[in-house]
Amino acid sequence: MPAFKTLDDLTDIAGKRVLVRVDLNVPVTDGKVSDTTRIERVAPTIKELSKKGAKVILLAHFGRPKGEPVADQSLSLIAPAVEEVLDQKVAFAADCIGPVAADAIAKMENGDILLLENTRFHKGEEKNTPEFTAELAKNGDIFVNDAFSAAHRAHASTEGLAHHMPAFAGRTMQAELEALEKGLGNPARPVVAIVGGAKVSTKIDLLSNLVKKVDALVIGGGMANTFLAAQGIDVGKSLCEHDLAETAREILATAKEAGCAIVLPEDGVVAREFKAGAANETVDIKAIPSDAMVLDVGPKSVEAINAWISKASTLVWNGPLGAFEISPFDAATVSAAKHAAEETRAGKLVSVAGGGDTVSALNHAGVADDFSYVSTAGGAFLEWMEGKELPGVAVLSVSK
Ligand SMILES: Nc1ncnc2c1ncn2[C@@H]1O[C@H](COP(=O)(O)OP(=O)(O)O)[C@@H](O)[C@H]1O
Ligand SMILES: O=C(OP(=O)(O)O)[C@H](O)COP(=O)(O)O
Repeated sequence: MPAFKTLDDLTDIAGKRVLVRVDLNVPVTDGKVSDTTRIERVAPTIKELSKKGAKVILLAHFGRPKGEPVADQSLSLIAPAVEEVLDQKVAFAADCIGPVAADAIAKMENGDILLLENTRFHKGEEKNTPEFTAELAKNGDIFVNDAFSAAHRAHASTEGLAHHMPAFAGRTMQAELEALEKGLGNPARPVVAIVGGAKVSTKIDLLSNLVKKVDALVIGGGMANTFLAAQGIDVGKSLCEHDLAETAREILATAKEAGCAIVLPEDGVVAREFKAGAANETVDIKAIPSDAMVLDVGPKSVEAINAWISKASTLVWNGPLGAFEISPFDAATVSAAKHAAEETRAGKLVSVAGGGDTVSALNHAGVADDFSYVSTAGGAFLEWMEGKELPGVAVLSVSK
């Protein structure tokens, strides 16, 4: 594990402005936070700093607003949930830089907590520009990164800031790295990975390394459609990134060379509307109607996936198998989650799952506590699993 300073090294911080990068990219349904796990995980760091008398200034992103303000991606929507979890007042500033942020910070007393608006409302965040990073840096004396789940991004608030001021790992950052090393540092074989979800373009590339590390890769959710289409299957109106077909074919070839089994859905549950209770039918994966979309993998596929879970000694899982937020398209995810939990309880499996929506799906299935470890991270956890250096972690060990 890289050597970095932690909160244990932070003494005499009363009155200091501490910029704390947290991950508040939480699932929201009908305008309300539907899973508070990520907030709960960063609460200890925030509370510890506040108790020590620091002025705690929270930096976070929410969604992917592409460098422009977007009303439904404002962190003001998440602030009440943060306040509720912390059971402490959390002020909000409608910008993360400039006079709005500076004025709110000037009003802070020691121990106060302030949440700044979505860092991704500025183009400089994802580009990690020196100008934007310098603007953020004006607001703090010390940087604490507690967003392990965003540590695979080399953004201004996850990486750039650590070059400007003394930087420290928060309690969750530290705990995640320790837990992953303990659970997956030397995994018992066979290792089976399940990758699903909707973030196809940002996760597909890492699969080419992952297939060299695991014995089987189960592909579900929106990710599966891209692989099916790459093999010439008509996926109708399903979530699919057709321009990634060549990448998908290369991954399949790499997996074959590495001896990694690829498990794709044999059947799917299709609907014509993305809503709870939508009329649906189960079809063979080669017979998806052209006006329908696959919203879950079908029962035959679930049987095959559960058989792989039974064979596995170690399971790593990111991304739900279907649109689990809307019933009945949660069936495959719930079934596989319950099966993995049973195998774990029986002492036959080490199960590690992660990702904002994956954690929410495990909570929905009622089995999050039965998994060996549940990470807040999805993409970051998979990149860690690939053996990649995460920029948000690496920079902590070189910080002054
Ligand atoms: N077949 C599908 N079609 C559309 N969306 C899907 C499908 N399968 C899964 N999803 C969606 O994927 C989202 C989660 O994906 P992702 O963000 O990659 O996971 P995580 O946050 O756990 O890393 C969920 O909102 C779920 O509805
Ligand atoms: O939700 C996140 O990642 P995840 O979906 O892989 O768990 C993180 O907040 C990173 O978000 P991003 O993938 O938009 O950079």
